[in-house]
Amino acid sequence: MATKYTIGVDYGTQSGRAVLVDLSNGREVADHVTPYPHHVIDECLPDSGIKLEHDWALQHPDDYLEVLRRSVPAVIAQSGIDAADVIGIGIDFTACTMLPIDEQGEPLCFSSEYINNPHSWVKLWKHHAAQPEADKINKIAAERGEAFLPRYGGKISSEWMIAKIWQILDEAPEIYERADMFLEATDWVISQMTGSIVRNSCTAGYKAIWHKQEGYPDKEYFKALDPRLEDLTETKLRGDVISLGSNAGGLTDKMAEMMGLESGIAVAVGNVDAHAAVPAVGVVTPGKLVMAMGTSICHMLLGTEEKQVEGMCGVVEDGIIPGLYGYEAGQSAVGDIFEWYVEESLPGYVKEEAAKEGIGVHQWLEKEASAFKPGQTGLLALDWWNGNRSVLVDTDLTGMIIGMTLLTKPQEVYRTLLEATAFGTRKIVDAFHSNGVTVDALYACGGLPQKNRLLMQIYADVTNREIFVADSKQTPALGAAMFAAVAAGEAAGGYDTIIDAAEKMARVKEETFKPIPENVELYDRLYKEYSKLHDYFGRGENDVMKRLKSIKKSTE
Ligand SMILES: Nc1ncnc2c1ncn2[C@@H]1O[C@H](COP(=O)(O)OP(=O)(O)O)[C@@H](O)[C@H]1O
Ligand SMILES: O=C(CO)[C@@H](O)[C@@H](O)COP(=O)(O)O
Repeated sequence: MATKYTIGVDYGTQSGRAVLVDLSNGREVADHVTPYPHHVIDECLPDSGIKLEHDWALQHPDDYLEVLRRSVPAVIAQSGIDAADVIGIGIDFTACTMLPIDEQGEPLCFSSEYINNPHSWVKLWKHHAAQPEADKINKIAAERGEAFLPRYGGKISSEWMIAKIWQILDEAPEIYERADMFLEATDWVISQMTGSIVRNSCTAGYKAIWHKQEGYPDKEYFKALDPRLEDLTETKLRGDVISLGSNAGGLTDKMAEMMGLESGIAVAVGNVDAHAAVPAVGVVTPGKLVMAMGTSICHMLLGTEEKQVEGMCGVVEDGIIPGLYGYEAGQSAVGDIFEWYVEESLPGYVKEEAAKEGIGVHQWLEKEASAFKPGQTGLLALDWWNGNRSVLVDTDLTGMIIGMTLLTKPQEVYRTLLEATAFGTRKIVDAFHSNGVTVDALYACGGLPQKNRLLMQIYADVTNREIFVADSKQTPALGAAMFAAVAAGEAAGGYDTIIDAAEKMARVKEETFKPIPENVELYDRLYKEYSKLHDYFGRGENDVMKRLKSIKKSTE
């Protein structure tokens, strides 16, 4: 049989990227990025200029189709392959990124009647204006002793589906009423490709409080939130929830023509970016923690049982790999902390030194910071520059560095910040491991592992675990392409399971980062100190960070 291919499309925050993948070995044959024409809409609506409030973040649904219009034909052209050899397409998306649609599946923001109402647009994952609703969701769930709460580490986020829907109901009841359904954008794009709507088990589970056995929370809970929400799950959240890797339907003639593909090819059910990356680094069994490392870190882990772990974002059966429980946790700032330091706090002489040596500032700092042994800087930091999204789940916490002297150098501060984020990851590793969800090895993908070797060695030393690094430029997109191969099935030239696909298509680099025993020992001592500070400032013994915030607020 001629070589077969699938296409994975990774929908990020700023752009979408299509990758054409060879199914025999997972080789990424061609890729193409389409920046979203309307960008992230966080100040005012396009055309009308209607102003958005603080903490809003919207997107334009047509930007997602634009990615298909431009990037899919581009990868076919670039690769020179015959489009007839593409047997499937899959996508992964940011989440919860959601929108209201009408009975025809059209986004409400496409209609002239609603275009000027910001609530008719796509709410992006980082739309944070539904916090008052999220607070009530959590308070009422805790009061009622709702069984779902521990599955989400004790807190439902304002980024997720129910908070966003409730904000629409609170602030734009006419949009709530008019919406036939609320849908994850990943499911909407799939519905555009197939002509029918199905929901995927990943976003339903992690973002919409759906459980494979128990379904959504019961009507009484929704009624307690707001009587108008009582029937939400059987009306506007209705629809089958389908396991990852399922075929959501064949590609319609219209979409096939638009993208230059054959009609009828398999379209995999929607997926989430970090989750799709897991099989793409070959992880299809428990014990291996996958870290998508960039501006922040998403931690993904598989287990055979549903366990409760402090601060996790969620545990969902079939949420990552069908047949297993998928666990997700995260750190809300990692690369962003290093960027803050470089952009906002670095003396000019470092930039000059780096320029003289013809290297980037990060590279200079990494080189200089590598000269220190663990503990040699005398510094320690708490990595809460963007709050804490791991075991403490508290956005009001802030960062700190202790141990500064008149001799402290920028490279020492930089190293301390790298270490602080590694300690943050160790908290997550320990929380899982001590609750019976074993972590034996780490797998890293995303931009950071390619950029900073010192960072990766520190993570190996601090967690005392070997780290395998993805050998793929576009790990989530490769994962989406692998799920497309499963949706197509072996008979069509794909694979019958994601495990088979991972065996043939997933890759990690040969070189790994192994813990260095003497560093492990030193970091154990530093981690004890980190943990003391973590609990002292994070668990209520000293709420100075919150008091400072409130004093600051009182001065505004
Ligand atoms: N050499 C480096 N060492 C550490 N961090 C870096 C380095 N270069 C860039 N960064 C940080 O990496 C982050 C970008 O990571 P990347 O994975 O490319 O992006 P994203 O999370 O948006 O996908 C930024 O926060 C940036 O500050
Ligand atoms: O929340 C999730 C996954 O659960 C992500 O989609 C969201 O944080 C966006 O991540 P990226 O900015 O695309 O790395």
